[in-house]
Amino acid sequence: MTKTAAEARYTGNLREMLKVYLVMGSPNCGGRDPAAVLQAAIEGGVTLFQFREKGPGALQGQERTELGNRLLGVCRQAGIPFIVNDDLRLAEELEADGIHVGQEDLAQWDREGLRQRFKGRILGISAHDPAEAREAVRCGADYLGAGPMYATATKPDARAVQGPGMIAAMRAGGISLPLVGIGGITPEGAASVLAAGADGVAVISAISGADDPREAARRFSRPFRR
Ligand SMILES: Cc1ncc(COP(=O)(O)OP(=O)(O)O)c(N)n1
Ligand SMILES: Cc1ncsc1CCOP(=O)(O)O
Ligand SMILES: [Mg+2]
Repeated sequence: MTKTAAEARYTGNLREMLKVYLVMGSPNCGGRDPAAVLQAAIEGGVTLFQFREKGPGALQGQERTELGNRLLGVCRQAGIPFIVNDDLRLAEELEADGIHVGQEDLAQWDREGLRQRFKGRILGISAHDPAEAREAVRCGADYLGAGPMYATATKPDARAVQGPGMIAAMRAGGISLPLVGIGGITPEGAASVLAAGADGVAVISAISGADDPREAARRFSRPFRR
């Protein structure tokens, strides 16, 4: 069967792609060029990228689209998938490889329609407990973002800390979908998240806010190189 352009780009194994998942936008890069931060992080071992242009000072309109386009170019050059957070229209405009939406975002859309709209692209959905994870599976999610694993200063409206035990509870409850932990994850904290059953870790500040994003990403990718 002939694949669409998006499907052809993603014949790779999603569990492999989720290992070191960098999530960020310009507000997370400490005034540095996000493209340079992303490039360094990819060199360190980042396997998937989500453009999340959110928080104080986030770019809007054309500037936001232009930055997304530049970061998409970095990902294409490196051969890693590019996901857009929240903004369905931007994801379509940039021909992104996928979209990540949260529970609050999901409430705004017809779920069936959302899966159809991103047919052939990666659909990630956030889940905070096994019931939300089951609902995300029903919505046709390709992967889950489970969190917050630990305390985070990056997302002021994050739900209460769930801890790696939540991932173990999801796995024990029969959730076998590819899954990453997110929220306050450091290289030290990543081990418990992976041991609980995650395929990878999604990280904002510990990579994009690091003095050396390449070295930070390298530390996250170490458990996968053994
Ligand atoms: C991989 C991943 N997991 C969870 C989230 C959080 O999504 P959401 O709950 O919609 O919160 P915002 O990121 O939109 O503030 C994520 N972005 N990525
Ligand atoms: C987007 C998101 N969703 C749950 S916690 C969080 C923030 C993660 O950022 P950090 O890795 O800096 O704690
Ligand atoms: Mg969201």
